[in-house]
Amino acid sequence: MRSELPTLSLNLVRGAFMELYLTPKPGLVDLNDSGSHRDLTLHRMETSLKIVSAYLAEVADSLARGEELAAQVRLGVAAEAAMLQRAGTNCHKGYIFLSGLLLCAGSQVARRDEGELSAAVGRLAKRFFDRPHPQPTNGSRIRNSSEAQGVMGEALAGFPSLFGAALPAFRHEIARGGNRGTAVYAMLGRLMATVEDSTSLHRCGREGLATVREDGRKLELLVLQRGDFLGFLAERNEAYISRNLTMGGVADLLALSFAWLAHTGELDLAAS
Ligand SMILES: CC(C)(COP(=O)(O)OP(=O)(O)OC[C@H]1O[C@@H](n2cnc3c(N)ncnc32)[C@H](O[C@H]2O[C@H](COP(=O)(O)OP(=O)(O)OP(=O)(O)O)[C@@H](O)[C@H]2O)[C@@H]1O)[C@@H](O)C(=O)NCCC(=O)NCCS
Ligand SMILES: Nc1ncnc2[nH]cnc12
Repeated sequence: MRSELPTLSLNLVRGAFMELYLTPKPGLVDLNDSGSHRDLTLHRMETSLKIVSAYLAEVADSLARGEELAAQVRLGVAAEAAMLQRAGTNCHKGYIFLSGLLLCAGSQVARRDEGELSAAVGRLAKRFFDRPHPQPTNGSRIRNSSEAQGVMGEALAGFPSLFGAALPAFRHEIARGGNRGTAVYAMLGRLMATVEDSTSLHRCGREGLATVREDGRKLELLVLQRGDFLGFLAERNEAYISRNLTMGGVADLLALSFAWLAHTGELDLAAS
């Protein structure tokens, strides 16, 4: 897939914008409000995405030069620091990692094969997490208490939430006669129902994660039955704000899913 990496890096930026603008999304920043993120605004997240965009172009260049994983990790660390300094937020910390890892994995597989790509993600993640890491982070605290493996578990397993949950949910909804509008929410529902989101756990403990999962299952059912799923999500947004609940991991994985579907052409096909 080496020749596709510059295009993939652009699609990874596109995916993050699509995630940001998808409205409503309970607890998350969207076009209506900042959800449970009092420190964030739409504008601040857009500023952060400029940094993500420059970073992904640099990672693609670094891979084209044949540089080692250590070089791409340095770019990720620098992008995290730039985001904090220039946008005053860590809102795309997870996405900097996930999107960078997918690009790196793309450089290791000969063709666009999701099984091979997933295996390459897992191998790279093993090398990445074999090195010492900054501690403590919210995610490491959750990992140490054995509540969930968060982003680390997701990466080591080769992005099961992308390849085994979100993409099949989108494709199944299209195959049964749905459209891009319904398939996107089927995908969000599946992610909410399945992701081990360490940000939900960090903010609201096990009960918070259980709420997100239950809402994901309800969303999937509403999409299936063509109920008022947008009304449901708007109502849940108010409930999440009242509890300070959010789902940053789900947001990042949704962005990654948008990006991959844009890259394969399925997103545009589903809109036609
Ligand atoms: C390896 C690192 C990414 C560090 O990971 P770690 O787990 O140690 O640290 P976290 O601080 O928890 O960051 C991980 C972020 O990943 C997202 N996430 C959570 N669960 C999952 C999941 N199951 N699957 C995938 N992704 C997941 C999540 O990101 C989103 O939430 C962020 C906001 O969360 P938080 O910081 O906790 O913020 P608040 O709730 O506001 O907390 P407080 O202010 O109250 O404290 C937001 O960023 C979303 O994107 C997790 O936050 C990394 O440190 C690393 O090494 N990076 C540099 C290397 C790199 O990126 N290289 C790339 C090239 S390979
Ligand atoms: N839309 C969003 N709101 C809050 N945090 C996020 N992290 C990634 N996307 C996000």
